[in-house]
Parts: sequence; C-alpha cells; structure tokens
Amino acid sequence: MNAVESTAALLGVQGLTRRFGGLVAVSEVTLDLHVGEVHAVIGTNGAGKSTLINMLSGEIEASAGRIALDGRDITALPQPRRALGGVGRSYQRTTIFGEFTVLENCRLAAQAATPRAWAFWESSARCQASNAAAHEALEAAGLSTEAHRIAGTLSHGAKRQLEVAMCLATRPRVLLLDEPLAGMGAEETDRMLALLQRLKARHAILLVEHDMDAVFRVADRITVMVNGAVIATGTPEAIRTNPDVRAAYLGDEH
Ligand SMILES: Nc1ncnc2c1ncn2[C@@H]1O[C@H](COP(=O)(O)OP(=O)(O)OP(=O)(O)O)[C@@H](O)[C@H]1O
Repeated sequence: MNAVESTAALLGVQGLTRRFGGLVAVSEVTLDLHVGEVHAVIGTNGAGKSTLINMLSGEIEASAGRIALDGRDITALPQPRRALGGVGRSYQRTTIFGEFTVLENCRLAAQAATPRAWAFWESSARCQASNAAAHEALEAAGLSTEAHRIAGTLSHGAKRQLEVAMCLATRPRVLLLDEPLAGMGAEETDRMLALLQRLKARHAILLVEHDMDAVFRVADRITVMVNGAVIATGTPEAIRTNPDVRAAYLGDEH
C-alpha cells in the first residue's frame, strides 16, 4: 500500500449506478479519490464516463449507490451544495465569457459559487473575497500574466487552462476534469499535464480523458470502464499489462 492509499479517501464512491430506462449507463462503480493523486477514468465511447462525472458533481441523480465527501454522505445533495462542499468540475464544452478578461471570468466563477446568488448583481470588483479567489486561481493555473487579457483572444490551450482556473476559483478540494486536453497540441498538453501535477498536491483529481499517452504520463491510478462497469483499477503499469484491459480496450498499442 502506498502513502496515498493509506490515507482516507476525500471522495469515496460505492456501487454507483445510473439507469436511463432499460439502459444501465453506469453499473455499480466503486472508486476512491485521494489528495495527492490524479485518478484517470478511461473507456471507449459510451462507456459511462460522462454519466459518472455528472453523478459525482451532482448534475444528475444516481439510481443506486453512495458518494461520500470526507466520510459524509453527499449522494442526495444537489450540485450547488456539493460545489459549496468542495466538489468542483470543468466541462467538455467551453464555459468562458469571451468578451470578458481572464480575471473577470475567474471572478464570476468565484461569485457564482458563493451562497448569496443575488451577490451576482453587485459590482464584481467590490467583492473582495471573489477577487482574492480569482487571483489565487490564476496564480495556481499559471495564468497570472494573462489576467487582463480578453479571454476570447487566448489560444485554445490557454482557454482550457482558464477553465481549470475558473474551477479553482470556486476553491474546490475535489477536481472533476472532463477531457481537459481535448483539441490540444503537444506543447499545450505538456503545460496542462504540468498543471495537473502541481494541483494534485492540494486536490483530489478525477480525470476523464481520451488522450491515452497523456493519461499514462500523468495518472497515478487508472480505472477502466467498459459498458458502464469497472473492469480494472490500478497503477498505469498494472493497467498496461492487464490482459482484460488489453483485450477490451487498449488493443496491442500499449
Ligand atoms: N440522458 C441520457 N438519456 C439516455 N441515455 C443516455 C443519457 N446520457 C447518456 N446516455 C447513454 O449512457 C451511455 C453512457 O454514456 P456516457 O456519455 O456517459 O459515455 P462516455 O463514456 O462519457 O462516452 P464519450 O467518451 O463518448 O463521452 C451511452 O450508451 C449513452 O447513450
């Protein structure tokens, strides 16, 4: 058992299941997320990865199973209350306001995560707490030098970094990242992987990603899903050599 496994899970998932009518999109998934670890979830199209992440963030309800944050059952909590509790996520689709600056985007994300929804109508510059959270998030995401740039003018890679920064501005402890590397070139991918390596020191990270080379470079643990069910969980090395995984998913590439 390594040091990370011996600590209690920050997010613990047991027997999580989601049915859509007769289809079981996610079937009895059990996994743990720990601070200090990037836990990747891989699987072919339709394996259930997005449905899993949507249940963890609270955007869709589980049909069965349990999700615990720091040992507390959060399965029945709706998305905004989970976000307040420290579960943050990024999306496949872009959520950036292109006309606003990088800093303003982060400030709005921080404000949207505060319990006082009406505070949205206050001048964002006056809201010191969200200002501080926004600056902190930009610093953590390596975007401080771009703070006053119009977000729409950023490169694709920097926009994805901004999305992670917007998630960080909500001060999450758990980061659920849905394909943060989509559409990135080699250099942008390197930058994002370096960012994830830095962030894992203070966050538990779940990474859903199709770029297998990147997954095998950055993940501490990999869970493989096929048809909604987990067929294997382990270190990249164990997954690479697992015969079931090779047969079901990786082919002979790895
Ligand atoms: N709202 C829904 N209603 C009905 N079926 C759904 C719904 N959402 C997802 N599904 C089905 O559930 C299964 C799992 O889908 P999901 O999007 O979670 O897979 P995925 O692993 O994220 O795929 P991809 O890699 O293509 O994003 C698929 O068969 C999909 O068609």
